Amino acid sequence: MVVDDSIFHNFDIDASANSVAARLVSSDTDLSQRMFFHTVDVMDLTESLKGFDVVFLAALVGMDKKEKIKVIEHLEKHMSPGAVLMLRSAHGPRAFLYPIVEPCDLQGFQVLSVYHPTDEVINSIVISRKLGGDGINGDVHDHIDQASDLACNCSKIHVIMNKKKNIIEEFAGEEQLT
Ligand SMILES: C[S@@+](CC[C@H](N)C(=O)[O-])C[C@H]1O[C@@H](n2cnc3c(N)ncnc32)[C@H](O)[C@@H]1O
Repeated sequence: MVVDDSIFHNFDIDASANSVAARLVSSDTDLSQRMFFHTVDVMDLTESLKGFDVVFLAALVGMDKKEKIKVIEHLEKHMSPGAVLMLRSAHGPRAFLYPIVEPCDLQGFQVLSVYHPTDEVINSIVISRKLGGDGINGDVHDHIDQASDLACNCSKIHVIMNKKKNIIEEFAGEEQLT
């Protein structure tokens, strides 16, 4: 991957998010010429997804776990074998802000790396590769087993976070009634 002459296609469902992003990069003549902005729902992208070596998925594309998994399944269906998916996840109490994506949620992908920052950066990063490309299927099951081990604690934390979210929603509901 050569970032210096890579071309970036940015897809956002919200036109105003695209125009803010386009303004942000406009001062960099080189980069802005390699950035293209498309206002579209990622769930409507099919064939065009096959053309990308790397897909970056933002944290809030899929506001909860169920929606997020639908997006991941859609990407798995349409990305090219061997292409890389980099997505943002969360860890521990940061699950209040962003959905947690666990390695076991990435069906059809080989999880390469999971990084949970311990500083002020909020999002974790999960890097994976769509299965089916040349020479990458050999020890997939080992990776998936290792990844599932990694996932165990996240699952427990997720259950706790979901319970807390429900309690907060109940409080909010009670406040509206009073
Ligand atoms: C947290 S922001 C991402 C900000 C920034 N692009 C990043 O990754 O750091 C999430 C963005 O995803 C967009 N989004 C949410 N659902 C989407 C979908 N189904 N298709 C395309 N964009 C979507 C929102 O409009 C919002 O601009």
